[in-house]
Amino acid sequence: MQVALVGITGYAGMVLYQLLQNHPAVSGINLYDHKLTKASELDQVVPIFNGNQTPVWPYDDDAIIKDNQVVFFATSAGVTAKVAPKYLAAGFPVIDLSGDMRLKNERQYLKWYNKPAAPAKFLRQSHYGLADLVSAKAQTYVANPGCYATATLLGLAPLVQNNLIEPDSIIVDAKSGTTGAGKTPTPSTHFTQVDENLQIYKANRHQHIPEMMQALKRWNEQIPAIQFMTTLVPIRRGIMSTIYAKVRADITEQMLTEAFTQTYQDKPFVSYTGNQLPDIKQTVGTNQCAIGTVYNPVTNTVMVDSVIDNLLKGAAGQAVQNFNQLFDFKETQGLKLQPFLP
Ligand SMILES: NC(=O)C1=CN([C@@H]2O[C@H](COP(=O)(O)OP(=O)(O)OC[C@H]3O[C@@H](n4cnc5c(N)ncnc54)[C@H](OP(=O)(O)O)[C@@H]3O)[C@@H](O)[C@H]2O)C=CC1
Ligand SMILES: CC(=O)N[C@@H](CCC(=O)OP(=O)(O)O)C(=O)O
Repeated sequence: MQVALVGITGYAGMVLYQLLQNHPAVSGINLYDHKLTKASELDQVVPIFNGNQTPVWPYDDDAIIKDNQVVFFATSAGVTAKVAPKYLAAGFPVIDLSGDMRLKNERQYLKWYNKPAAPAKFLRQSHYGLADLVSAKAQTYVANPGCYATATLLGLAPLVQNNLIEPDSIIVDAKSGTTGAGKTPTPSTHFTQVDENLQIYKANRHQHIPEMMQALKRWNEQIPAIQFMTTLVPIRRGIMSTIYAKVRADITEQMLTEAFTQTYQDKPFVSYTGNQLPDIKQTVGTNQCAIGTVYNPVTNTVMVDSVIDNLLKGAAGQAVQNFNQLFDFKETQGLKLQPFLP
């Protein structure tokens, strides 16, 4: 299959390119970049791909649709809100790693991303591809979930779908490495500021809050809100989402663990580790989400520890998982990855 990739100069795009190069169903990859006016060689555009002279083409929707069977967008917010209607109108398959087509409500997108949304008619047609819980098979436009949203929703799903917790008691303390912020340095991602430091950011205004609420409400309409906080930690890759919730009066610890076991027993990319709490390094380099839980009878609180690699399960890995589902390939194809060691 011939695939297109837009965003090769970004972190998620680079990692996605590496995955697609090793995917058995991918026969060719056309790379496109919006800044080019004529074709260039990859190692001229992204020097880290030293010696790779694959052409990178100027961005052109018509050429993408004519010369490929699917396109991956690993682009900044605001790009696909503009171009998605063209692909949807043509019925051309898209896997979009950005947040542009995740929210169904135009006003919510404007509020949380501070950019104009795609028209509601097109937002309604996109599929929210939380790949471990819903299949993208035969969809046209897949909105790949956000990195924090992936770790947090996979950690919450067994509790919320089975109505095991008090709906208004969810508190999430999520931590991310710096690659989550993309390649463009800012004062808070500068080495001097990140190293030996922890920084809480976007307090109560993180753009994944509406995305998570949209999914949680679908699972259980009683969830009124979540308290969600994000911290930048001095690592390159990885997210740990630490989730707390009050357990409902009639629910036992065994019922909690059974819900996690049942939800994830057939899922190749989610490992439920029970009381063995996973750390970030277990998943970095892989498409896995590892989830552990601990129940505290004193406070009647369950703590869920959900970890992922933000660039794989949180972006490029889940995009390939969605690609496999979309075209009915084996779900694990191209994703048999080992954690980075030591
Ligand atoms: N990093 C992560 O862990 C995750 C990222 N995401 C999302 O995936 C997307 C990519 O993230 P990431 O790789 O980190 O971001 P980067 O900032 O590292 O890269 C952004 C990419 O978008 C391209 N781009 C910017 N503006 C345009 C435009 N107008 N038209 C076409 N391409 C454009 C850039 O090209 P150029 O360099 O030429 O400007 C670059 O290739 C973002 O939407 C991000 O929110 C989602 C989950 C996790
Ligand atoms: C560390 C860091 O800054 N992480 C980014 C990750 C968000 C992201 O990439 O998601 P979208 O696709 O929804 O923009 C953030 O918190 O905004």
